[in-house]
Amino acid sequence: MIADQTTRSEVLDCSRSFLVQAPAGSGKTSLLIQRFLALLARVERPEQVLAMTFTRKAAGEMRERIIQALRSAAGAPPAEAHALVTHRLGQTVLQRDAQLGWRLLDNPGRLNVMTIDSFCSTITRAMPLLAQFGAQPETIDDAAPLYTQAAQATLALAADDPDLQKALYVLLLQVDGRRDALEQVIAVMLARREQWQDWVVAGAARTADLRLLLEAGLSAAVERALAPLRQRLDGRLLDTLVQVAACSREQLLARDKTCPWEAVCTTGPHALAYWQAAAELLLTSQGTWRKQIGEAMGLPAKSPGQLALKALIAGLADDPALAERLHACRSLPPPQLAESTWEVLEAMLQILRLSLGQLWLVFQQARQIDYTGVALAAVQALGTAEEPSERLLALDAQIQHLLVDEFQDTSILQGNLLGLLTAGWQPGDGRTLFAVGDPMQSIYRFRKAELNLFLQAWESGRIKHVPVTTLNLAVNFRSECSLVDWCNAVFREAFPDAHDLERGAAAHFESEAHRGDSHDAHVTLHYWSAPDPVDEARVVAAEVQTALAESAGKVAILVASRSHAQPIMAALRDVGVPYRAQDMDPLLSRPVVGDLLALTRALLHPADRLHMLAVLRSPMVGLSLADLLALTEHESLETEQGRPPAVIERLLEDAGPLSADGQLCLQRFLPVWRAALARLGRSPVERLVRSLWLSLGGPLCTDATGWQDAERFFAQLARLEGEQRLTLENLDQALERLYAAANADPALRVEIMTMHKAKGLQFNTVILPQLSRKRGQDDLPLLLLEEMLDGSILIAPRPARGRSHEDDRFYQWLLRRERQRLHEERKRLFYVAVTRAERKLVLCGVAADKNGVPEPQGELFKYVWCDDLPMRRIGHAAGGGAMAGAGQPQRVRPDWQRPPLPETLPVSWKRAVGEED
Ligand SMILES: Nc1ncnc2c1ncn2[C@@H]1O[C@H](COP(=O)(O)OP(=O)(O)OP(=O)(O)O)[C@@H](O)[C@H]1O
Repeated sequence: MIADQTTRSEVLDCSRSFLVQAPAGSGKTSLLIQRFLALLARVERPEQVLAMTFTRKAAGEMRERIIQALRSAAGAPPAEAHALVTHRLGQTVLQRDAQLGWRLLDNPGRLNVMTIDSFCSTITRAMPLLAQFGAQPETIDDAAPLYTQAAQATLALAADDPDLQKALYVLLLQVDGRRDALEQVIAVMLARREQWQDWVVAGAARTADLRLLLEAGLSAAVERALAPLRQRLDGRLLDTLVQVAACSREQLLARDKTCPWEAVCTTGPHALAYWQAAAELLLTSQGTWRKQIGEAMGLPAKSPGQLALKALIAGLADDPALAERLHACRSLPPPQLAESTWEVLEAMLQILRLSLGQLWLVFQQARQIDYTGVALAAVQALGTAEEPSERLLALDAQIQHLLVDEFQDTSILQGNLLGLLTAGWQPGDGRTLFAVGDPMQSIYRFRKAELNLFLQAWESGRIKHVPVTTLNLAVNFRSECSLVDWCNAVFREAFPDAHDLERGAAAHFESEAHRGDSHDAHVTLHYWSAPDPVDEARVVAAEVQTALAESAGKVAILVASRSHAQPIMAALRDVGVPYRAQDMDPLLSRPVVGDLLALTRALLHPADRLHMLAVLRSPMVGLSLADLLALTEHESLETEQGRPPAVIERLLEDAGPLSADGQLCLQRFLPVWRAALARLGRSPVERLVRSLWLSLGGPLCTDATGWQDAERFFAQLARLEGEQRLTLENLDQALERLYAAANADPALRVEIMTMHKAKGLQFNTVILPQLSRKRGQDDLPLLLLEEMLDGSILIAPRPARGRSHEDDRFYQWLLRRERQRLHEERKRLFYVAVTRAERKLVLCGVAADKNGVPEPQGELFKYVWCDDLPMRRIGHAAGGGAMAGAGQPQRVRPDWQRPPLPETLPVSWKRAVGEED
């Protein structure tokens, strides 16, 4: 029997609500499916069970697996115990289905499995708020250009508004007068508006109220930071502390010296000053427990005060965590905002409030909206727990059981949505909530995932107001035994023993292996004495070849940042190993997109000499460099005679100085080009460029992946044209954020992706390069914002240069908190990456030579450094391997004539040429 089988069976109790913490590889999806089936077998209508996931892929997979379970339930029972449970649950559902006439297999749409985003869309459909758009707006993943537009529009409003100009003046002082920097801050804040919108709008009537609200939030946060100190230092110890401080104070005052820990004697333990003074008394400036207690502290040798303080510290010395907390309280900010801080905040809030309206106008104009907009509208449409809307009442009547996958990635807004959906639930009414997730895999802070929602629910045994039984799974079905043991050892060190909400840190939970070992070397370390990405890529390519030869499984190379993948892709091409790299190559780096961009630029601006030359040189026209040179020399002569410097003019008139091949090229090119120019302004640009590219033989110069890249390019052209925003600048901006299509061959066994993309996947071998690489230090953001679980927010502007340290405290404190959270998340991302491996893990990093002993560099590499592992020290390679380039593009022959288009080309492409020619 599986070690945690009792827990897995308990989860199928449909009368209770659960929060399940399930580490990597513990089979969360199977568990969720079993619970879904168990619930289906009890309800009157299948729609009464609602399962929410975060990604479309997860929702699709879950729905597919439920349908599969129902289909298999009609067949013979499987032998494996776990599959047998699913089989039996499926059979019970089929009986219910027959009894109540659901016909689920014919109507799988009745299975209520969806992403939280699509659930919000179903709520907002046809609601009056979004009805202002006319038709339902398109929900888009990347609304960054719209945020920028709204930010620009907001700042433009200041031209006619003296009040706004004042606010703008205050803010521009903060950013050294850089308007673009201010625009960027507003755009970033619009992307996160769910965190501040309600708060700013609610306080709109009286801005002074906002200050009070902010200070109340800050006080509460300071209180929360002090609470563990009060808990750990009980009343008896506090009394000793006060006595010691009083003793010392007397001595110091007698010697006409001020007492730095005066506050311990004069304020109560509820004041921040008390704890900051206590820290001075008990700790060194580095934050360790004091060892030397001398006269300078006002406590002579062997005096009762010194003896009492020594005894007090001796009693605490085995608690480094307490010292850490006490040390941290030294930098807590006072709970009142400095005037200079408030002046900037007030101006910022005024601008942000206006930017909300501008964003709405931009959305309406584009007929597009972001997911945040949909979620905010959905929450608004539901009303409140006290005053529920019709829609919420209808949902309340419908939903009997809620299941939430990946609960650790829920945002506060999504948490509020859950709160509303369960607001009407009463104890004993038979409704249940089931949430499953893994706090050690919470990696989406940049998408506003709030790990503390999970941690708080875990500690309080409640999700919003629904009481839940907390359970944790331990068995890992994915990885072989030695790998699981290794992970336990590494992450026992890296993660704390208990959840820590203040630091946003998830505790370590041990896993238990279900699989045995099939070989010896599960984890291999490669290290270099200094960073050498090119040589490392060569070693990674060799490891990939070994892994492919050793087993039939898949290999994944997981990188922390896209730039780390470039040398590895080159090394794999060098050794001829095909791979799939998802979202790695920027679309603009693809030759086919470069050619299409040149075509578009030259077409839209016939005087754009540079891009016209790029088109002529591109493989679809194929002019040689010598011809190109002859042409430009000839052209400059003409230019001197006062003719317009448009290359196209020159080509039309005289191709004399060109070679015979060059002339053939131009004879083929010119009629097509002239025809396109003639239609400029009458046909859509997208159609003109597509037709030009096809007629010049563009598809012959690339492969099927290149065709997909071209299609992405055309889609952007068409979109911008449809929105009437087609400018070269907007086109560049749109393309900058896109990635080239990945090789779609399902037989490929090597994948390169970011660690984030690997979440939820598993591979036979996992290779992690550049583990010692430090993250670049981020710029200091102009505005720091932290959303709290109690509904308050903390928001601090970056102090302008030359401001006092006191004004700075609030900002510096928030910055430290943010960095601490990101630091914790980076460790969790590493946990996600290593736990993708089923059988083998290869880790690469730097271990600098310190007196002949290798010393691992970078925090992650230090965690994994272990003398017991097989290690290969790779010398610093002389010169390193050459970076391989992409193969030369195929050129179109000079005398080429367009043949019938290949059958496999998309129909729209054939139509483009057929219609136009
Ligand atoms: N009860 C079970 N018995 C045996 N194998 C199982 C069981 N449940 C799941 N598995 C297998 O274990 C592996 C991991 O399962 P799954 O991917 O669902 O885990 P997970 O908890 O979602 O992992 P992660 O959070 O790391 O993505 C899969 O190969 C799955 O088929």
